[in-house]
Amino acid sequence: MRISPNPVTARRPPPAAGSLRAALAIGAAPLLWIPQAALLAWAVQGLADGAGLATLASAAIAYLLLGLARASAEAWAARRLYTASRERVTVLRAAAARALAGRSPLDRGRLPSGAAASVLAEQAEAVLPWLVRYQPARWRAMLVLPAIALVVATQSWAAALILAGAAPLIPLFMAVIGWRARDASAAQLQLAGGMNGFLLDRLRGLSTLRALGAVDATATRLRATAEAVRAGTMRVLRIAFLSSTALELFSALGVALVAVYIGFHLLGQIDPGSWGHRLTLEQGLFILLLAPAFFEPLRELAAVWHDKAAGEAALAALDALHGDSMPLPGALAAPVAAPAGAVAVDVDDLHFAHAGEAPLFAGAALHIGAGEHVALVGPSGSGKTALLSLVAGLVPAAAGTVRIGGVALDGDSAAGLRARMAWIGQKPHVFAGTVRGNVSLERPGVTTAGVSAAIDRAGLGHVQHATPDDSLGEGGTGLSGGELVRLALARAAVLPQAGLLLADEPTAHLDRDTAAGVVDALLRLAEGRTLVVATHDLALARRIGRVIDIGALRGMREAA
Ligand SMILES: Nc1ncnc2c1ncn2[C@@H]1O[C@H](COP(=O)(O)OP(=O)(O)OP(=O)(O)O)[C@@H](O)[C@H]1O
Repeated sequence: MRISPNPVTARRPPPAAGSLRAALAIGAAPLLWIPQAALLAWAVQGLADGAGLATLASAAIAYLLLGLARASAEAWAARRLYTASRERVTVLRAAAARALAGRSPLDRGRLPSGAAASVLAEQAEAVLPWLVRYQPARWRAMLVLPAIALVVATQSWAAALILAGAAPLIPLFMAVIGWRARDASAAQLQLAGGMNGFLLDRLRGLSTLRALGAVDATATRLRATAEAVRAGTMRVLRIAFLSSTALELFSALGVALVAVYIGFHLLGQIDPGSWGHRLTLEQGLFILLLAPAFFEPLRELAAVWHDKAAGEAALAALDALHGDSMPLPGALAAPVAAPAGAVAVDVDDLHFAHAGEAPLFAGAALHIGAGEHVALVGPSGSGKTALLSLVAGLVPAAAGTVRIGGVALDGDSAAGLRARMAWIGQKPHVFAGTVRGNVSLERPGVTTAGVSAAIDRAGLGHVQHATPDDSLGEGGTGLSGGELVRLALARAAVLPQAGLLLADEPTAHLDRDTAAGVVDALLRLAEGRTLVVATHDLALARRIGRVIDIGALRGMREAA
């Protein structure tokens, strides 16, 4: 039976309605400038007509109140939008992190961890200015532009025509620049992510690079990558500056043309354009005050244009973390309390192939009784790790059934069944931190006493510098190969409910004595549990008891 993929690829969650309202409010607030401009023009006309101070004072109070209303609306909406946008970035990050965690560890298509970390931690931040600055600026352009054009048109169709003539040039130019900005931003983010991935990878392998005299070559390549990132950043900035300059030019021209028209019209040099009557000083001033406000939203839009490009590129990078090429079955299921006790393993008519490769299993069948100890042997590349991974539900099978303790492994049951297993890999990842932290991995239900007992049981307690509170370097610096495997054993030993132990070449690369010690610890740990060990170590296989040649499993496929 095919294990159904998890819904880990649930893409971008929709934005909260609150953030849309807040962006709209910020976008609409400048509309209050229309009555403010009308008041100013009216007051100036009043001054020219010799109106009293009381009239001017009432206009000033109304002007101030409107200004206050606009400032408060903008401040309230900006705070709401920021909070909502922060939450949205967190939600996007969490969704991408979940998607990343939902991919099988055997998925070769996964982004390198450095690049993924860069997308999640650094690049995702670029979504914030896109939401907080670009979205309101877009609404502002959409609401304020037509409103001002309409109000100006009621006074003078000629002035409105000048504004309407100048305005389309701006979006047109911006669109052309925008395409380039988006490409440049995407390329820049990719370069930055690549550099982070490269750096993390090389830092991890620094001792190998040093041992093989490749540090200088790596440093040269890192310098070249950093230079490419610098050039990419400059390209994005150049485009951002170019877009602002273009916009300033067009808006200054638009305002100047309106001013020239109004000036000559008031002087009586130009007649048409005002619906058959001459504009008054108040009307002319009103139009003049509105003209810069007409271009203001476009200038703002230009200023945040690169936020749009960077935000969209960041969203695309976050989307790229979602991928369903090889999902981890049950990745999203909540942790469950698993019953203790050895479990049986039944594999029936199992079909599996890595993407784009020849089938490894085509009809494999296997029964391992509860509490039985089994060694899987076979040449390198014959699929031992793949079989262990299929039994652990780390990779979905193309067809067939895997039953753990009589329960079929599928997307719904995988997480619960995995809670009854422990995986002992040949290269356990060691996090920088204490031995205790590395054993407990902060798993629920793991107690301090349990960790100490597990360390003793795995024989790690006898190792100097490996007592619970000793610190380990990242990647296991400070531990020998045998001690690393013992750490993996301790991680398994701390789980009393793990009734099935899956060990992948636990004695690989160990000398005979160390290997014998590790096998002793493994068999001690496996008492009362089911044990499946993939190994090339014949001494280990002999001590296990039942030996299964993986070729025989694959042979079934050939017979089928
Ligand atoms: N993540 C992966 N994506 C694609 N192919 C893979 C992946 N992991 C392993 N393979 C391929 O699948 C085949 C089986 O690999 P597997 O690691 O299961 O063999 P193995 O018997 O455990 O080998 P070894 O004894 O050397 O550990 C190999 O040809 C290998 O190249």
